[in-house]
Amino acid sequence: MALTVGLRPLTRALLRPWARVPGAALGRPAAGSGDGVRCFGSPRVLVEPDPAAGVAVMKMRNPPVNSLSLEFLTELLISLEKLENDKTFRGIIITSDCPGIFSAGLDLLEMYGRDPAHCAEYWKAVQELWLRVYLSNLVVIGAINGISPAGGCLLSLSCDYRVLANNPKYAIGLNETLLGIIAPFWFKDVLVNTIGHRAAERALQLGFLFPPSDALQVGIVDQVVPEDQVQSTARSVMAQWLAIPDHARQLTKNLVRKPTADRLLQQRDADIQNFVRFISRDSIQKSLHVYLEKLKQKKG
Ligand SMILES: CCCCCCCCC/C=C/C(=O)SCCNC(=O)CCNC(=O)[C@H](O)C(C)(C)COP(=O)(O)OP(=O)(O)OC[C@H]1O[C@@H](n2cnc3c(N)ncnc32)[C@H](O)[C@@H]1OP(=O)(O)O
Repeated sequence: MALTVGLRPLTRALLRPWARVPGAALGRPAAGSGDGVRCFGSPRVLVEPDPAAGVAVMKMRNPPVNSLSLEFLTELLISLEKLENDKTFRGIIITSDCPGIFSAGLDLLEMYGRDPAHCAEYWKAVQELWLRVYLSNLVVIGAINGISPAGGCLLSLSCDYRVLANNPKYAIGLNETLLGIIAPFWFKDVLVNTIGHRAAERALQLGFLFPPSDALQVGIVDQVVPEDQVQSTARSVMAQWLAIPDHARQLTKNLVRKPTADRLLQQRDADIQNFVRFISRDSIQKSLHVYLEKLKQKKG
């Protein structure tokens, strides 16, 4: 899939040969690679390759909460494209480098007080990340080591398999209604595909954030394990998925997922326009303002 996001100077800058991350510049070998294989990535995305296993661990590190800003989305897209184009890799594990937080979802500051052109560019990048992860030829496993609301949940749902750390704080779900906004149809589709229609209609309307035990029960994650076993479990699961011949698995994945992705692909521009119209409404901007204030007050 070609990278189609219209992210002008930012993308061009990021497409320069991969910036070595500070740890790697100091010669820090990738975890699990005794042969000194180096980490690489970009400022917000640390990639730890394990070429022998054909696996790369992609760590999100956009502190404090891994909110999916335009820059962060761009870096994630570039990392994914790079890994997809490198025949060394057959699978990736997506996880977080921010303690206790997988991803706080879409960056509210990209949607609040912004002009329509910015909102359109942002939404295009959100669509693009979803399509790329959801339709990836690689096996994508989510090692969910923190809370994962809204866009963070969408990212998790787009993986082929989800392992969640067993910590009651690590809730996961599409909580958009709690913010006074709505989950777009393609967020909804992915949730319905995962947990079924009835469970999804309740979860979406009530903005449920499922703690691990409930998340497992409803099927929004596939496995819940002690926090210190999330990465090793993701690795074991990956080995199981990689035991299947790539072409058969990829064609099957496409067969199952393409109809859902096509619903967006057939109306991407209209979806962007709907988003911009919706998010620009005074009432929605007001809801976002109230929610952001609540987040601030929680601190003080
Ligand atoms: C028709 C078409 C229809 C289309 C209709 C539109 C569709 C939109 C779909 C939207 C999808 C989404 O993902 S919307 C995003 C949903 N996300 C959320 O609700 C999560 C909100 N955040 C939280 O609950 C918490 O921050 C949480 C993640 C648990 C971490 O709590 P902590 O106590 O550790 O940290 P906090 O102090 O709260 O946060 C640290 C700082 O990060 C900021 N922050 C937190 N989450 C943020 C976020 N998502 N975006 C930006 N900034 C965020 C806080 O304001 C703080 O900023 P400072 O005070 O400056 O330090």
